[in-house]
Amino acid sequence: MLARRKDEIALRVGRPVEVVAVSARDRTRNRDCDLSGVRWFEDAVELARDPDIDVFVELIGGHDGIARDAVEAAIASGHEVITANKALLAHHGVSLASGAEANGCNIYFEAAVAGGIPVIKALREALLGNEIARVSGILNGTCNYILTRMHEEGLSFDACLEQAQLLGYAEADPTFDVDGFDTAHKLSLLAALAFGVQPDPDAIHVEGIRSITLADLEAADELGYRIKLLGVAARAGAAVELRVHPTMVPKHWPIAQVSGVTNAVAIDGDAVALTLVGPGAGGDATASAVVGDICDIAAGKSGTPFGWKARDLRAAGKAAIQRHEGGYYIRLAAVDRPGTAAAIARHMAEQNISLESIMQHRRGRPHGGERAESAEAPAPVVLVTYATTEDAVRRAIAAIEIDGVIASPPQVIRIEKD
Ligand SMILES: NC(=O)C1=CN([C@@H]2O[C@H](COP(=O)(O)OP(=O)(O)OC[C@H]3O[C@@H](n4cnc5c(N)ncnc54)[C@H](OP(=O)(O)O)[C@@H]3O)[C@@H](O)[C@H]2O)C=CC1
Ligand SMILES: N[C@@H](CCO)C(=O)O
Repeated sequence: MLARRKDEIALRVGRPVEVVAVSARDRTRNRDCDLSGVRWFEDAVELARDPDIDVFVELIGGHDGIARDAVEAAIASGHEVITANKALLAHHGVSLASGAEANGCNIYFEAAVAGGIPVIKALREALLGNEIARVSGILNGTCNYILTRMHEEGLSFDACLEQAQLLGYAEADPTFDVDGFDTAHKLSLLAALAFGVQPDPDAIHVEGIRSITLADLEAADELGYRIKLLGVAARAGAAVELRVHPTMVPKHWPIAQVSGVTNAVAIDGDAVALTLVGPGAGGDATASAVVGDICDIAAGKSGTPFGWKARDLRAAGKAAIQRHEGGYYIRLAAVDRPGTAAAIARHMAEQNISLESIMQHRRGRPHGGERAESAEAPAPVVLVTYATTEDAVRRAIAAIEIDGVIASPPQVIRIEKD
């Protein structure tokens, strides 16, 4: 991209941008670009310290090890830093930002959140006049790709994940994607920009998509919803509620229609509410964001990494998911014997949970596809509740489990409604 757009970039930012040095693991690998005349470094830390560079771009990954060492070395040398590494910033953002301020440089990380969507710039600059109430969205391309292909093509979770890896969407360790941690890392950065809280993955309630089955995707469809892995950061009095989990969203909501590797970030400000949609992962999306940051630096822009001085960022505090209020989808494998339905209904009523709908299918149909082998096999029952609390749902389920009327742990998915 830098080579292709060389002349126009130089014209627009006021000076040429040149790649002068590079480091990777394998010097012999074909990089599909001309690196003749570019200095090669075996050691990325040495490159980061090189006095002849202005900007160090870290695209290695990992919150510790070589990526962290190299970024710290670049900052200590007073170099501007660009990174796509949300894990690094989520874990060490405050200390790296303090170091950058002390050394008169900055850290840019547009590629770290939502790939090609310029959401960092939007929150750090364009929306500064707004008081933000909530930032939420689909922040992981791999998960959205998996959920979309499972739903639309009935493919298995494993097959979809393998494809996402082949396409270059997934993290080196894809558990970060599917278990929700990558979304949490990104959410912690958005929360820092929007609310002035320190990036802290431990302050976020995190659930991933591993437990979502074709049965859930089909049931959601029948009920008028789509299942998405959402990250939500919302002002809650003086605190900020931070959570990542699979969520059922009404089919007619724009976010429900965001499919494949596409990401979407909804920002609710007091002056404007908007949703940014775009490619969330992959080479082009990431390059677009990185080159945008390079151009900002070349054009002489400055500022602080999170749009606040590092010392002004306050602790986020741990989200209390038990206090979450909303509708719930609960799928139970109900044991086929008299009294099961009554027991389930009683435990729900004891917790003041009102049911909006109850859906029961013939055993093994249609959710899961397979037919049951015996009359005693559990029957899938899907309950949809009106607004209630997480606490109440957990208590009702615990009582149902103690009664022995379900054959396996229930599936619980939070619902966002109009
Ligand atoms: N994949 C995506 O769509 C996106 C990824 N990111 C982030 O970008 C970062 C990289 O991800 P991704 O490109 O997928 O990962 P890859 O594993 O594909 O690439 C990692 C790169 O780092 C190089 N590298 C690894 N170890 C070293 C080392 N010790 N010294 C120098 N170079 C090294 C590798 O070299 P070599 O090529 O020789 O193996 C490779 O070029 C991560 O932080 C990720 O979260 C952000 C947005 C999107
Ligand atoms: N693994 C990440 C890359 C982009 O940050 C994703 O799938 O969204």
